[in-house]
Amino acid sequence: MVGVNDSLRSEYEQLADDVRRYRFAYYNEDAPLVSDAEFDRLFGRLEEIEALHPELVSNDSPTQEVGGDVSAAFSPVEHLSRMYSLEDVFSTSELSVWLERAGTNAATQAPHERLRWLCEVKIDGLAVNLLYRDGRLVRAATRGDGTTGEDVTHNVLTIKSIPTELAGSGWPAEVEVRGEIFISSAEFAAYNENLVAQGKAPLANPRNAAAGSIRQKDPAETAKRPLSMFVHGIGVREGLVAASQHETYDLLAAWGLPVSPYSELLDTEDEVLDYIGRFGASRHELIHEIDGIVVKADAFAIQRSLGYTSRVPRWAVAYKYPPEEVHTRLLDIKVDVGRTGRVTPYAVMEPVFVAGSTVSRATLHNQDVVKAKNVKIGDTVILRKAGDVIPEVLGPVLPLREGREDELRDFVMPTECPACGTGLRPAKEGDVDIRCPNAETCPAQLTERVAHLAGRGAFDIEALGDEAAQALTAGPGPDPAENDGVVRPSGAGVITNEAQIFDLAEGHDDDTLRAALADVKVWREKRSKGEGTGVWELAPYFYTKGTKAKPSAPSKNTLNLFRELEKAKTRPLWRVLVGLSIRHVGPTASRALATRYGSMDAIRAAVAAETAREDLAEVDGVGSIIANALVDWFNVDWHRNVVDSWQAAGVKMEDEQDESMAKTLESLTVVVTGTLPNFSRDEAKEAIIVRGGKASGSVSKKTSYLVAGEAAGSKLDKALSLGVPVLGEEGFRALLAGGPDGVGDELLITNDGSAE
Ligand SMILES: NC(=O)c1ccc[n+]([C@@H]2O[C@H](COP(=O)([O-])OP(=O)(O)OC[C@H]3O[C@@H](n4cnc5c(N)ncnc54)[C@H](O)[C@@H]3O)[C@@H](O)[C@H]2O)c1
Repeated sequence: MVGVNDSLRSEYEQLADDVRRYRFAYYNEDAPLVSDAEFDRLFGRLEEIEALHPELVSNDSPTQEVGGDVSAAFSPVEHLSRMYSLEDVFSTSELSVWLERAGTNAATQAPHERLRWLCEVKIDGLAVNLLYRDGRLVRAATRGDGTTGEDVTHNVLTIKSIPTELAGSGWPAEVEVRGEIFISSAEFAAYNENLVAQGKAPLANPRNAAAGSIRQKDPAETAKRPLSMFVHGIGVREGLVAASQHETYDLLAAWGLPVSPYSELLDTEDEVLDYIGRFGASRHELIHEIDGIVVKADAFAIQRSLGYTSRVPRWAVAYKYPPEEVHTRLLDIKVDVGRTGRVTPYAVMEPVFVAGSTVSRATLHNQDVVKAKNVKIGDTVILRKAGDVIPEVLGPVLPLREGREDELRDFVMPTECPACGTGLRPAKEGDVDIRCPNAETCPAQLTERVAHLAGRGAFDIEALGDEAAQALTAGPGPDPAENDGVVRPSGAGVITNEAQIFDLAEGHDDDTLRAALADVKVWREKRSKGEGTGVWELAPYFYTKGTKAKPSAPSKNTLNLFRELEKAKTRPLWRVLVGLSIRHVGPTASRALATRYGSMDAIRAAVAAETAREDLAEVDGVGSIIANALVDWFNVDWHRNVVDSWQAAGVKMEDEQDESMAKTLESLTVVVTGTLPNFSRDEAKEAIIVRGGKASGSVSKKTSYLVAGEAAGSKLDKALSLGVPVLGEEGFRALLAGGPDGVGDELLITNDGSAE
């Protein structure tokens, strides 16, 4: 064997020290210094070195111990039987190797037993051991080092879901039950919301919150925390009328103990992999957070024959999902100016990979949230991507501030707009949000409004995306932090107000504005030869580069833009209204206004009337907030000028009354989900509304039909379980044309996903 050289030995010793230190912070202080993923990486490296050099392994190596000590704050308690950790695997291929090895060993050591896998979710909580004597809960202890734990009986007694007396009969005179204490996702969200409302920093994650709650010195404190428990094991098995793990769970449930609803008994590796896939996809819909799944050989006979190492059972394994919570450095806090002038602080972070993508920025909402989260520029922060795809900074890793205080800076909200220099202020006294009041000429707001009017919910101009909007206006370029440090200059300012936007359209007589684009050169993301070399090429967005420095002809993008602007002039009235960026006036209110008034002239007349605020508030789907917003908006000169200019440029501002459109969907509520081949989501909604139906976003018993396209998810499951009729595109067309009578049974989609 190759001997251990000095540098490997010192790497090994350093690693072992780090792992011990991180374990102490995690188990004893409930305040991790590194993310779980980083911890797992270090631990993996330690195991790797030990596998190559077994002579390094000593009894006090972290790989030989169940992590965790006993804090002096609690009395030590000897467990009657040892509590173990679990061996981890981090990929399905590693898992396959593990299953195969365990399967082969089981076949040789317990040849007459049937090998079945009990799959469970791995609850991200705190392991606790409950001791029942004569059916009474007499002691509760943390796992500690596996042999000795901390006595937390008084705290555990405050948890309602843990029975103080066992129900039924047949329990041994003395029995240890193991499980996980956790805070459910719903309770955690509510608890944090409450903390934020009180101006306190929210708790970082449910696992540490649960662990911290159980390790409180005062049980009255623990009682305030919404703790729950699921049990997943039993200490001594003698005298039990169960021969397997799953039978044990039935027994535990019969004794009144809370057992996880997610366990499944499976036979093949494929079924196990399918379980991992299913629970990976729905992990945020479960009662609690999970960090993986646990696969256990079900039969006790097999468990006995496979045995234990000093740290883990050889009959179970934990598959860990990729991390969704990581640590990174907060490099800066900057502010963004939005469409309505709202100034929002956001975190600029060292790019880090989390839950499937690299993240370098996250919104911090407003200055109060920055304060409540207690983050300072320069901090190491915990970043998470939960439930949805939006990254969120949870808070700083406080212990890592020690000795670095001088390098940290508090965030100071600017008093002037970073885009136009206007003094910032709240829209009204007492508002947390502050705004740039210079709506008319602030370039940042103009850029956002142009991008918005071109958006799918408004004029739907595909060629006018964020980048083109920024190029046309003089808005600031995208943040360098997002683009490998490539700094882009701000846009050219060809248009200074959205009133001019349709003067760019193909059919517009005067082409001064179109010609002005010839001078626009914008940095455009385009890698030159050699992908990944980090070389970015300067290319004009609007004009193709000629052989010389002079641009030759409009680029394809530009011609597309002119053409699409021309087409956009004929959109229905509600889209024009959305495009005006009137506060609170989104697609729903716009549709209501268009249906009630039919033309922009009629809306302007209504807004100008003396009783406008009351009249408009009466319109179905409008209400007083929107009525006031409309009247206020039309009172501003430059706003009216936008409408006049669009009208002069040929934007159609009235809807034809199509009397021939039969109201086939009167009194029906239809939900559309997934992707349909020939309808965008908006087109489908519009088709429903113009036929007198209601387009809703969520499925309930009252839903008349669900229209399900490709990749329809939970709404489809819900509709099928509620017995709501489900249609594909063909069925939807039939429904639009002839109402419910037009939908034959053959068009209904059934449980197996096919039309009958
Ligand atoms: N961030 C840090 O600094 C740090 C430090 C130490 C440990 N950790 C984290 O903790 C892990 C190691 O901790 P560990 O030794 O407790 O191992 P573990 O958390 O990977 O697995 C063992 C534990 O899983 C629990 N568990 C949850 N659901 C279970 C189920 N259905 N069946 C059986 N057991 C279940 C049990 O309590 C068991 O003790 C690391 O992988 C890391 O993610 C993090």
